[in-house]
Amino acid sequence: IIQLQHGAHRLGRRNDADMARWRAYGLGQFIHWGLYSIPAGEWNGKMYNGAAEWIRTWKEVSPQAYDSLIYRFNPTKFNPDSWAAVAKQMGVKYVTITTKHHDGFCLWPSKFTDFTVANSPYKKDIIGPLVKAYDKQGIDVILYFSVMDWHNPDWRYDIKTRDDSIAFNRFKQFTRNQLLELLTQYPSAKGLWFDGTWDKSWVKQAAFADSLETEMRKLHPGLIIGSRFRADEYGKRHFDSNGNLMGDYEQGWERKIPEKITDVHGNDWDCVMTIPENQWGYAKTWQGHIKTADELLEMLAKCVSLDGNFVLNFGPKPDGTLRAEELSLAKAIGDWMTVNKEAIYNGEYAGFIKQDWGYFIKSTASNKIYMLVFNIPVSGVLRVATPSHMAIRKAYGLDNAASNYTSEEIGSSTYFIHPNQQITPKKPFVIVLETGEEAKGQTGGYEKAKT
Ligand SMILES: C[C@@H]1N[C@@H](c2nc3ccccc3[nH]2)[C@H](O)[C@@H]1O
Repeated sequence: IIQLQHGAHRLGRRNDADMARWRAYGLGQFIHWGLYSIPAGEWNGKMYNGAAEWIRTWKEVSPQAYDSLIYRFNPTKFNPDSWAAVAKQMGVKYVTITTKHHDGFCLWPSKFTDFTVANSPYKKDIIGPLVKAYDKQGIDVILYFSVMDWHNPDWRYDIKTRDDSIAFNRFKQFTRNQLLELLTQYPSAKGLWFDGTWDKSWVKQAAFADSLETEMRKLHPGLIIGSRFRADEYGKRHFDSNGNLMGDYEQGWERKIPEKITDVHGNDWDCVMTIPENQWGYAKTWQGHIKTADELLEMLAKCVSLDGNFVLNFGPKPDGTLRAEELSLAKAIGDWMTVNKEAIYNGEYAGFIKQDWGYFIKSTASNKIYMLVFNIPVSGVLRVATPSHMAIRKAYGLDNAASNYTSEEIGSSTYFIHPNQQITPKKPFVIVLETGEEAKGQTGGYEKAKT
């Protein structure tokens, strides 16, 4: 064990009501919106082949020309209630919204910089109306904040000279001022989603970041902060030098999903996912594979089955409208969630052996076990191995209780689930298992071989 001043301050999961609410979300929406949405991956008629929100770093783009985009930010069709309505229909329980991305442009009228919406043709605060609109729909809000700020002259990638240190100390105060400002202006926000914290300059600020995290938690009791915010005094990030998670949940699953339960080490976590391979801000043309609703539903099921939340990204257009592909995916996901949401909300790892046909999710609300089926075996029967001494009492379809199933015990704690009707689904579907204690002595007489 290494003595740490600035490592994890809590071992294991948070067990308070605020975190239990976050743990129960299941499905979230990410929103990346800002100046980068205007070029949308194109500059002087050439397509940037990186992520659109990174275009300022492209050698073809002068930073000053990029920063002048502030004079073109005027989303005349922005209607936060319409975004929140799309999210509601989709079935998301929370939204993570960019307040300031790496480019430093603030979607709220911050007092600590001129590089904000207040000095754009739009003039008005974006974050306030968004928070209000989502709150009205009963969707919780998490504020995304990038520590790295390419616009601020005091930003440094590393601290090499005394001048760097003087400048970066100004930058640290600026960062603290903006974070306290966000928590004060938008007190209904449930948490902060930090990004842009990997450079040496910030990694060297273990003590400052630790005390700032403590200050924010004091200002906003229950605030939820992930593992990406700060490093420990040895520069370890996400997991401290003793391997303990820093922050309240693991934030390492960006555009990737854990494979098995041992990959998540008993921690809470979220997976943030793009619809194309790697575009967060609006990009005019999406290159490569665009994920289908069925793919996204399977990612959602997999995340919840492994104790995580699945957060799908939307990149609104510069005029404030959502692109057609995102609207249609939101609708398809929402239609599925309308029928199957009880298998996703309050979902947790069921402790059953993973089967090829799909995912098990246990509900903390109903104690029911849900089978989320994505692949029908050729045999047409679905194998279930329960934790020992757990018997299956009943199995029925969530889409309609009329669709029922017969469970056949085929071995100790092993069953075949037989559909009593022809199943030729066009969409992933859910079977509910009602389980109970195996009757005492009912071992089914399954004798282990002697080998
Ligand atoms: C949630 C995502 N995190 C940002 C990001 N910055 C990166 C720098 C290097 C490698 C991956 C990155 N993802 C992306 O721009 C998006 O905001």
